[in-house]
Amino acid sequence: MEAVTRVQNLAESKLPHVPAQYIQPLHDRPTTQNSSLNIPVIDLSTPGDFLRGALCGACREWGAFHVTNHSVPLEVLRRMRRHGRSFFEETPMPDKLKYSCDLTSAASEGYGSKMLVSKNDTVLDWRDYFDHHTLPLSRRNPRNWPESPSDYRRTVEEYSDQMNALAERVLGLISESLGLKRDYFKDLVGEFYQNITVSYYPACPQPELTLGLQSHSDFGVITLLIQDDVGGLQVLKDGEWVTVEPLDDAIVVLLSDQTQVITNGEYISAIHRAITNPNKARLSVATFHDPAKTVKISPASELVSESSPRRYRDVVYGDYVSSWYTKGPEGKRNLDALLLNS
Ligand SMILES: O=C(O)CCC(=O)C(=O)O
Ligand SMILES: [Fe+2]
Repeated sequence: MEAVTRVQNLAESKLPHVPAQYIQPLHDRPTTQNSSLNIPVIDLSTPGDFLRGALCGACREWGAFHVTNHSVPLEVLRRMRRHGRSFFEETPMPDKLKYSCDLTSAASEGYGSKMLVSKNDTVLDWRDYFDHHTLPLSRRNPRNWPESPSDYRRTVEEYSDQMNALAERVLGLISESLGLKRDYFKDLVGEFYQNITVSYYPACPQPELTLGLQSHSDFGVITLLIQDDVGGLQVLKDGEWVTVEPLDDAIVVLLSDQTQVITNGEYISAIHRAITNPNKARLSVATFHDPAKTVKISPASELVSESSPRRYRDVVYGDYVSSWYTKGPEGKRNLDALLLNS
């Protein structure tokens, strides 16, 4: 089997320079943010019409926003972050390697370091991760997850259920903000396929040359993300990379590509990436909510009219994912391939 280099091992070996495979081409390297822009903060306890109005603006302009007063117990968020960090920082490497993911299959569960993109010339991300398959319950096998600390597995299960409920709630509000019935997404997408990825970005000796995670938009419906106080997530807004400041106890919502298709482009998926930090390791936990591979995704007919013609053709979700893995995630190339009249 091909040996995988763990970024954490590289970082711990205290190299003064990052290996060549991690050096981004000039145009992808991080730059300093020029403006004081921030993604919107949406208080979910805001009364109905105001809340839907705020969501509408955030989803049209950004595809990314924080939610506060989200009803997820803060203790669960903190425990998930703490246990995620403990896998990377407190588990001896030989034990971590027992959970290595299968390099030959896309998005396999477990401990990984390289997102599976078939192009061999891809620059590597300065990141290790642990991917958990959590929903539907038929995919959930806690024995594939770390066994320590003793409540690690229970925490992931609890976190999974909380995120699933929040994803459904936010999508219900998003539907209503477009004048669609509350269950529009639920009826179209059905039961979510949910994955939880804990990303660990070790401190990097050359943050100006590297990325923790290359630019992409997520391919599913909606991603919910929490991070620690280091910061490093950036969202692309009108050509500028905007850093998502860590906001205590808030949850970041990132709209994903299928939501852009379903809303006929009224709402956008967020192009995002992660930068690295010279002094500190950073942790994030991203929870992806996707359709089953067989589900056909199409723009809501309620949002198509003479003045707002249909923009995207139908796509079977599994075909979309295959194209993402073959062509690579960069920019909106996979969504653009679905555009009608292009
Ligand atoms: O670490 C982050 O903030 C971003 C993670 C992410 O975008 C992903 O896993 O898809
Ligand atoms: Fe992402």
